[in-house]
Parts: sequence; C-alpha cells; structure tokens
Amino acid sequence: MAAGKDLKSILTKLQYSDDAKVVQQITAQMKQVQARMAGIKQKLVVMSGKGGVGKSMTTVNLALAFARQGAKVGLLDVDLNGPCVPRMMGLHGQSLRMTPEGAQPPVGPLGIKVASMDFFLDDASPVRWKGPMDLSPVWLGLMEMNVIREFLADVVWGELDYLLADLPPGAAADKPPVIAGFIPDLAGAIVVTTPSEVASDVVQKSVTYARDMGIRVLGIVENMSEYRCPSCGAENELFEGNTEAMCEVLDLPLLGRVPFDRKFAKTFDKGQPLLDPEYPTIQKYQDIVGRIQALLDYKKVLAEKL
Ligand SMILES: Nc1ncnc2c1ncn2[C@@H]1O[C@H](COP(=O)(O)OP(=O)(O)OP(=O)(O)O)[C@@H](O)[C@H]1O
Repeated sequence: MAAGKDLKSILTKLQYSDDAKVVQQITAQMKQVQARMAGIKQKLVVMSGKGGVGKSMTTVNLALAFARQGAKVGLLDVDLNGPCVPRMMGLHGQSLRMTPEGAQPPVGPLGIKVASMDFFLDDASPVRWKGPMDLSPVWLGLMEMNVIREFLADVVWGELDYLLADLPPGAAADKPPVIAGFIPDLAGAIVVTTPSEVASDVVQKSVTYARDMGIRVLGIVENMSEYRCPSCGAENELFEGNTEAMCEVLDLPLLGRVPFDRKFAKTFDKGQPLLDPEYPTIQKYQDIVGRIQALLDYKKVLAEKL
C-alpha cells in the first residue's frame, strides 16, 4: 500500500487465488503489523455491541484524557463504512503522508496521531460489492478484513504510550473481536454501552466473543447515562437499564458513566473538539482513564510477580 493511498490500490494488491497464497499473504501482513506497532507500550481497543452508542465519542475522549496526562497517544479508526474519528478530532479532509518508511498519520489536538480508514475514502459513498449479490456478504467480509490488515501494516506510529483503536460496531457480535485480533499484544478492550442497550444480549455476546479470543476485557463504559442540561448543568436519567447488574453478571468493572451532553455532540460533530480540562464531562473521562491505568498497572505488577 505504501505506493498508493487510495482504496482501489489496496484492493488490487489482494489475491484470493489459492489457500496457500492467502495464508502467506496474511502471515506477511501480520508480521509487518507487529513491526509497525513495536514502539507502542499499551494497545487498547474500544468496542460496542450496537452502532450509535457513542463508541467513537468515547474513544476520542479517552485518547484526549490520556494525552492530557502527558502521554504520547495514537488513535486508530478501523471502520470502513462509518469512520468519524478524524471529523471529531478536527482532521477531516487530512490524509496520511506517504513516505518511503510508510504512511505517517496526521497529528491532531494534544499531539494525538490519528490514522483512519476515512483517509482512503474519497467521499461519502459506502464501500460496495459490485458482483453477484448472493456473494456480497462473504466478499465484503473478506475484503474488509484484508483492507484493515493491509492498512495496519502500513501506518508508522513510532514511540507511543497508548494506542486506542475504535473498532467497527458489532453488526455480528464476533466482528469487533476478530478485528481486535489483528492488533498484536493487546493490553485490553473497553466496551461501550448505553443503559437502553443493556437489556439486549448484544453486549454480553461481544464480551463473550472477545474473551473466547483471549482478549482481556478491562471494563464497561456507560454512555448517555443521563442528560446534562446545557443551561443549568443538572443531570437527569435518560433511559432505563441496569448496567451495574450486567457488569456483575459479566464480572467486569463499570469504568464510568458519561452523560448525554449536547455541548459534546455540537462541538465534536462539527470537528471542534472540546478540550477544557475543567469541563465536568471531560473530568468523567479523566476518571475513567485513571481506572484503566490502575487496571493496566495491576496487570503489570501481577505479570512481574509470576
Ligand atoms: N455522551 C454524549 N453526549 C452527547 N452526544 C453524544 C454522546 N456520545 C455520543 N454522542 C453523539 O451520538 C452520535 C453517535 O456517536 P458515535 O459516532 O460516537 O457512536 P458510535 O457508537 O461510534 O457509532 P458507530 O459505531 O455507528 O460508528 C454522534 O452524533 C455523537 O456526537
């Protein structure tokens, strides 16, 4: 992919002619991804069961919270059909810089490096399969996985304390964990949900799939817990749903609760990320990051003792 930066040039490189070639190609891609990510201390993925629960909003704000603590941070947006991290970070329209060493990500607020599938998509048109429709799901799945691996194999991150990856929503609950599996030495996964989603079993399925794949789920972030009134700052309940009970069943910590905050939607959706460290909703993300760090440190201490 280093030679070209458009989706078509990635696709023409992919071969499906025989099994041996496919395995060879995947092994080479995975080795390359490992080399590219060797300078990253902690790699985290952010997943959700359904779409639209605020997974990207959470990923972006966790990245900003880590960076606010002085960490070197990278943000990876791995969604072919709805990449929105660049827009939220005020980087829409920017691109990876192609160099002989690989693709260099642009730098956003607080020095965060951002790599997104959005940088390969020309306009708002979705990625479509133009062959027989009955083959569409199979081919799209195959193509998506391969494009993502190829993309990961080319981005130059350099030295980072944290990389946060925003995974596509789990239309099939196994998709995010499979993509998470492309990232070597993953420190853990954070699952985002809303109280209204808790009633469905989509979140539980995603957690189970992730665990089956050996991914350590660090905890749950409940988004849109309450509604924060923009004029008086009062917080009121928005949906019914018991995230705490679900966390207990899944034996996971509730990392934090974030209110629905209109100021957040207005600023981030317009590409003007809110950065005020004193702002109450931003402080909620700082607390969540503190809990994630404690969990990661605990894991390190345990590993050192064993
Ligand atoms: N806490 C919040 N307060 C206000 N608006 C929010 C909050 N969280 C998310 N939103 C808004 O909800 C919409 C969906 O959020 P987001 O894109 O983060 O969801 P998502 O789970 O990543 O969706 P998908 O997986 O489908 O890409 C956006 O317009 C976003 O600004």
